[in-house]
Amino acid sequence: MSTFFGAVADDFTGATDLGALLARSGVPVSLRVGVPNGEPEDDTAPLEVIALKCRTAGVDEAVAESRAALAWLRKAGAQRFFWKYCSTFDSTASGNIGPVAEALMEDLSVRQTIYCPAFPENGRAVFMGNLFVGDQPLAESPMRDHPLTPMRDSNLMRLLAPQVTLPVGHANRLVIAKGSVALKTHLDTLSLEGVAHVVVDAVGNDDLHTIAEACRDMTFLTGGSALAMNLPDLWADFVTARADGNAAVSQVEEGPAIVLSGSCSMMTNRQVADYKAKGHQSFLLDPVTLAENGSEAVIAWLNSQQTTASPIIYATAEPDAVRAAQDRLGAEHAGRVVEDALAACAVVARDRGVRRFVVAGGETSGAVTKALEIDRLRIGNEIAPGVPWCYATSGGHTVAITLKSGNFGNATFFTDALERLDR
Ligand SMILES: Nc1ncnc2c1ncn2[C@@H]1O[C@H](COP(=O)(O)OP(=O)(O)O)[C@@H](O)[C@H]1O
Ligand SMILES: O=C(O)[C@@H](O)C(=O)COP(=O)(O)O
Repeated sequence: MSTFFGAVADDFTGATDLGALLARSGVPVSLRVGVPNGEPEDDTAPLEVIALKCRTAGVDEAVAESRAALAWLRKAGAQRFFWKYCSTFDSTASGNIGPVAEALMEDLSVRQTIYCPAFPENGRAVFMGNLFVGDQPLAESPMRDHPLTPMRDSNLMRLLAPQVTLPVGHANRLVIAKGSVALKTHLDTLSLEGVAHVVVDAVGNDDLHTIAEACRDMTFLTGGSALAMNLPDLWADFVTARADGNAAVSQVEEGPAIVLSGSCSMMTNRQVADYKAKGHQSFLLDPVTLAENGSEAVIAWLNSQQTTASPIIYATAEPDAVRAAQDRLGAEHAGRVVEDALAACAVVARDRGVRRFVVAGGETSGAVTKALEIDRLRIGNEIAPGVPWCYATSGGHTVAITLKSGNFGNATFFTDALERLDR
């Protein structure tokens, strides 16, 4: 099957989110973890997504990995490209959203791209260049206290400008309201003025449709998963393979389950509390203890549990506790010891027969997926918007795994996930 669309995602939850929204079109999607070794083979899908773990990596590393992913996608035959980042525009002050976009633009010889992280089904809207999370501007939302990428400005042009070398512009909601032709004209005008990076407003799904229509012929787009959702339908002339209207794989996967949570988002805090309140055995990881004593205690605890009881291991904590751990260890070290511990637990759990993994947090998902040596994910049905069950091979076993973005799902997500796995 020849590839038409190739996407690079900056984290693993983001990649499965994108995979799920593309799969809604019914066009087959393939999700690869990391840049594949070797040349593309005959098994490529019309829509290919490569998951990287580069959101918080150094700029040089993120750029190099993304370029390698792009090169692989081009070899697979892709003609349209997408850079997927978080619907809350998570990035450090220096990157990596802008630097990766500019590097990929250079490799593809394109003069202009757009930036639209809006995801209305999950309450993310861009209005007059400002990103909203529900009713709150990004910088007043809980993203203000993210452990690794605290977002302290809501204005996307201001966030992007220091990350790029070429001019940043804007297509506001009034332009979008005039329709796709008006947007296209506006983008062309900006391009003549030398504007390479255009933040585009979108409040609802209709806006995203207008944007997709206007930009369907652009070689390279950047944004959240919802921007990409409408593209496969608009490319019907090029993307013909469909799986009876639903590309999501439906698969029976039984066996014990575990919940591993390293996200500290407000929603994940609620999800952990809900799951514990339902009586599941739980182990709270403390970064300072992990830094001093390693993962032995949690692994001993895990080995003492009946895995059939679907236990939860979590480091999820409120902002004050996260800050206290970071003050002691530094943000990066605190994050890493937690990720390492959860990754080690995933391997122990798998070796004890666990076959269903619910993982919360983007960086956490990257660490767990890598430890499980998963190199490809088949996208299954969505549990919540942007959070599908996925199927993979790990250690010679088929496993079901869901990678939940910190902010996605409702309070009962963990039990919803276990109940809604096709069985
Ligand atoms: N109690 C804690 N103190 C400090 N850092 C933590 C704590 N718990 C988790 N972390 C780290 O916070 C980061 C959360 O990021 P991530 O997994 O991407 O979640 P999200 O999807 O909510 O952004 C991870 O690096 C994780 O290891
Ligand atoms: O776009 C989104 O919000 C998600 O797909 C995403 O990238 C999630 O990142 P995390 O919140 O770090 O899991």
